[in-house]
Amino acid sequence: MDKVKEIVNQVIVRGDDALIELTSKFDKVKLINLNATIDELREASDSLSEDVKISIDRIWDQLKNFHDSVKPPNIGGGRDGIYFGIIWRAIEKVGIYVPGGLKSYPSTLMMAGIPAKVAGVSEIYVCSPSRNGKVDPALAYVALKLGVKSMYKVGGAQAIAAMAFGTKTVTKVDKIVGPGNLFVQAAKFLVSDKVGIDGIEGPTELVIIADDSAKPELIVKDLMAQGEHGPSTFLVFISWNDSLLEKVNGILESLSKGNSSDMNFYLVKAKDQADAVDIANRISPEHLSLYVRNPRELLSLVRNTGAVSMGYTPPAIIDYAAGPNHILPTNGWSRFRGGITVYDFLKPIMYADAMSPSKDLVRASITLAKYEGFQIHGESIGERYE
Ligand SMILES: NC(=O)c1ccc[n+]([C@@H]2O[C@H](COP(=O)([O-])OP(=O)(O)OC[C@H]3O[C@@H](n4cnc5c(N)ncnc54)[C@H](O)[C@@H]3O)[C@@H](O)[C@H]2O)c1
Ligand SMILES: N[C@H](CO)Cc1c[nH]c[nH+]1
Ligand SMILES: [Zn+2]
Repeated sequence: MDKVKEIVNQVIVRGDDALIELTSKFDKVKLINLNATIDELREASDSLSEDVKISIDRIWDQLKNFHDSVKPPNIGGGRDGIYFGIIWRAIEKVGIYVPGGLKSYPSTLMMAGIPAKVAGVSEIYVCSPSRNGKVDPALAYVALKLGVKSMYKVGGAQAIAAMAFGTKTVTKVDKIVGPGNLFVQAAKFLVSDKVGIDGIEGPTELVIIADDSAKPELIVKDLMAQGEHGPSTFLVFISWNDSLLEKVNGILESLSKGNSSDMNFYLVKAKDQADAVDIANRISPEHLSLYVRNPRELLSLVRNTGAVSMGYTPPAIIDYAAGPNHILPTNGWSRFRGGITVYDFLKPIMYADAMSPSKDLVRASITLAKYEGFQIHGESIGERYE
């Protein structure tokens, strides 16, 4: 936090100069321009292979369909002489952080950008660390498809500070969303008194619960798949079946021989299915896989997680194409929030039109206003309706 505070302060005080310096220090990139020009985006996007473009288009369609189905309608109704309702208004300016330290994440730009578009956000800005000052071709392709206002080649805590406070080049936004490493998430938390944030979406977490219907090789594959995100990934396998735990342990041990992998795995022995879900609920992981015969039954016991892969479903298909989001809460935040949906980009504006409120409702308001010591509140109601 102290380190990140220092980075954030540098951006507040020295703006673009700090962004250039910090990018050189942490990313070893000498930026000539912070903002990718439209020509730069087009050139990068044009260099993308046709099969990746087609894959992005196909996944886009699936994600858009999912988020369209989630978007709430405006509500209007009434009771006791009062007309009331909700108008959902999109947030105006949204900044999306797309991680890019160890890997490239065009899928993440879709996961945040598509629900933002569906919600009706008018200005989308993107920050992502570049490779040698160049924008990732797939990221450029998705950014153009989204019609982003600007894409900045800046990553880390400095990118979050720039979008929260604004600099000469970077536009100050109303809300910042998106995953990233510890520095990025700590920065989001620090600036959250000045700008909206979507929560904490840090290093990936996966808990797998499996029974004897599961293939041990696939359990290991799913754990290692999420382990690809980097050394901070949190990987847990829970079962009550000794033989399955031993098989998974055996495969992991044989794979680790002579291999300097930095992945860590936790194997947990539960008493039974219900105990396994209870342990998972207490962990509150980002991803939960119910690799069991009866995933729907177990789902009814799940309290805390970002997304559930049911039965044979690999968690990685949620990362790309299933429809639900892969931007999910970590660090126990799934106890009180879920993954990104259109609701992260919408505000409910509530209204009431009290043309002829019922007498008892008017009386009740005046009585309670008096009780609270708000005499004039009561009078402003009484003078109209009594
Ligand atoms: N929870 C989710 O929804 C979700 C989704 C996708 C990815 N992720 C996670 O996002 C993370 C991506 O991390 P990443 O590192 O690859 O990319 P990143 O873009 O989050 O971080 C890279 C940036 O970190 C900064 N940085 C690196 N070392 C630093 C240091 N010592 N001091 C200050 N700043 C420093 C650099 O400026 C760099 O640009 C992974 O942990 C992955 O698991 C989570
Ligand atoms: N598993 C990550 C967090 O849900 C998302 C991701 C992006 N690309 C691959 N995986
Ligand atoms: Zn993943």
